[in-house]
Amino acid sequence: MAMVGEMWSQLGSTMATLMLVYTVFKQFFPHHLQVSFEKYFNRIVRYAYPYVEITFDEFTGERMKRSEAYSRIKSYLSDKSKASAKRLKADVVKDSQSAVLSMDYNEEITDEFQGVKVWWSAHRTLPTTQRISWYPNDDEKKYYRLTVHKRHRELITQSYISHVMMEGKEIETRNRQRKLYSNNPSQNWDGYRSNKWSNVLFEHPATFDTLAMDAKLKEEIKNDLIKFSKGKDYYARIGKAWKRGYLLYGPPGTGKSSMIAAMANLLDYDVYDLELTAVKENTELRRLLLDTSSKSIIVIEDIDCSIDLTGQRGKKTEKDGNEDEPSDPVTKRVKEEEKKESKVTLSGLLNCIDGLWSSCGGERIIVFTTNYVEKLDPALIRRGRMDKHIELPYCCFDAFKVFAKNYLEVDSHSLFREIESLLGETNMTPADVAENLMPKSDYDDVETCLKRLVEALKNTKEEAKKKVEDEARLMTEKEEEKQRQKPEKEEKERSGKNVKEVKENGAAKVGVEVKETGVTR
Ligand SMILES: Nc1ncnc2c1ncn2[C@@H]1O[C@H](COP(=O)(O)OP(=O)(O)OP(=O)(O)O)[C@@H](O)[C@H]1O
Ligand SMILES: [Mg+2]
Repeated sequence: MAMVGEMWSQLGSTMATLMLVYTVFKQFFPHHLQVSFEKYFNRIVRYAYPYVEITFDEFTGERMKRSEAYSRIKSYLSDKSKASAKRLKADVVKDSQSAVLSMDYNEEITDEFQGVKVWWSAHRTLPTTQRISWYPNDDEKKYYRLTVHKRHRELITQSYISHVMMEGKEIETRNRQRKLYSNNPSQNWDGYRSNKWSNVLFEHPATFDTLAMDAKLKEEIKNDLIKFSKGKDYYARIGKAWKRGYLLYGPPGTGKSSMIAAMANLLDYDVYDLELTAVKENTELRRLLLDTSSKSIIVIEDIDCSIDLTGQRGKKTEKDGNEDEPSDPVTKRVKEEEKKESKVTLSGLLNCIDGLWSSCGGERIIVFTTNYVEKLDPALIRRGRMDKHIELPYCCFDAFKVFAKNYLEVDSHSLFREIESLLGETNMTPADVAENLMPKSDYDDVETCLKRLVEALKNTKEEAKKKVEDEARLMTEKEEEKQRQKPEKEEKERSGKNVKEVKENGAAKVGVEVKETGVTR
């Protein structure tokens, strides 16, 4: 290894002599003397060893948060190692066109800064025992080690490390591939469940240009997002964590998920799709959120189905009790974990999105979506948590025009007027409008598609009208039935009353008679 060789040649005979002394001592002196000698020997070696070692772990803070320094060093070294490292790891990037290389574990490379030589090495320690674990602190540990001569300590700590961080950040931005992360429970190759985020490349094509909605509202949302992304100093000045919450609500198929994709594409952010029903407890939720990167959108879809207002989950995760018992212990343990009742609470969620924990790492957008905004606890969506409430309604004429432009490449047509008036009279989701406008074959021209939409709108209008009429008829029938039953009911009540009166009178009479009889006696 190049580094070890160079270091030993620089250390010269000092270390060799020390080692020789140590070996001789071990051979000729009794054990109790060896112990105290070893202590002093280590001190001497440390004194004689002219290098400083700095370690950069992958996780910081009790392994709760991924270290930004680690990933920047990784990017920095990926550039350096291309030229000198013998063993490299390759991550394939977009469209399988090119690969980002990084140095492999236990590989070493040298770097030079202002004429000073430094050595970098990549390490990984694997857990010694195999245990089922939900938490990253039981997993493998990765770190980089920087070695430099003592006399350059100041230059390295004061200038070189910041130089590495800056260059690393630049390379990171250059090679950045946006990802879509998901926390769905998964089983890896050895049957152990992992609670970490799994990811795929984020390649959703939706943008604000393809989003069909009210033009003014669209502009307002875009400005809001851009202002947020540039607001680092502003947020620091007003003393608020650099994060923003959006609540998207509206009927199914109105573009909530599409808007999230458009937001991510506009700001160039990663997306973390958080499946709350797969999170076991508040601490796990906190770990997941801490393990998100900055410049990201954290999404909880259908929040009304994920958590109920008492703080317990809406969806049951329990399995049927009569399932076949697995024989192997690993699968059995995994099944047992799955059956455990979830303990994610509303307050746990609020704490994560808004409490002190939320300030760990900035530039994050949190998005909740729901079809039933009225079902949500006001505490969950109050301003400060969900700063912007956006309703995505049924398709309006503005939204239709976006579809017509994108799907059919037309800005105007003689049928537009009719469509505008029909959209004003009936409710159709953007998803349905889009489906009707989409050409179904090569023979479908603009006219055909627009006519199909007109037809569909007329049918929807007709159906809605029929539904209203049916409901009105049902109401009338119910009312009539009530009216019909009224005299009978009254009659029944009257006769019931009479019987009661007769009984009471009869009882009273008997009482009187008894009394009278008593008196007479
Ligand atoms: N406003 C919109 N602009 C552009 N496309 C839309 C819009 N709304 C719906 N669509 C189209 O309809 C499909 C469904 O939309 P999307 O998944 O965004 O709806 P959603 O509101 O998230 O629905 P759900 O409440 O069921 O999750 C998308 O594939 C998209 O092509
Ligand atoms: Mg959706």
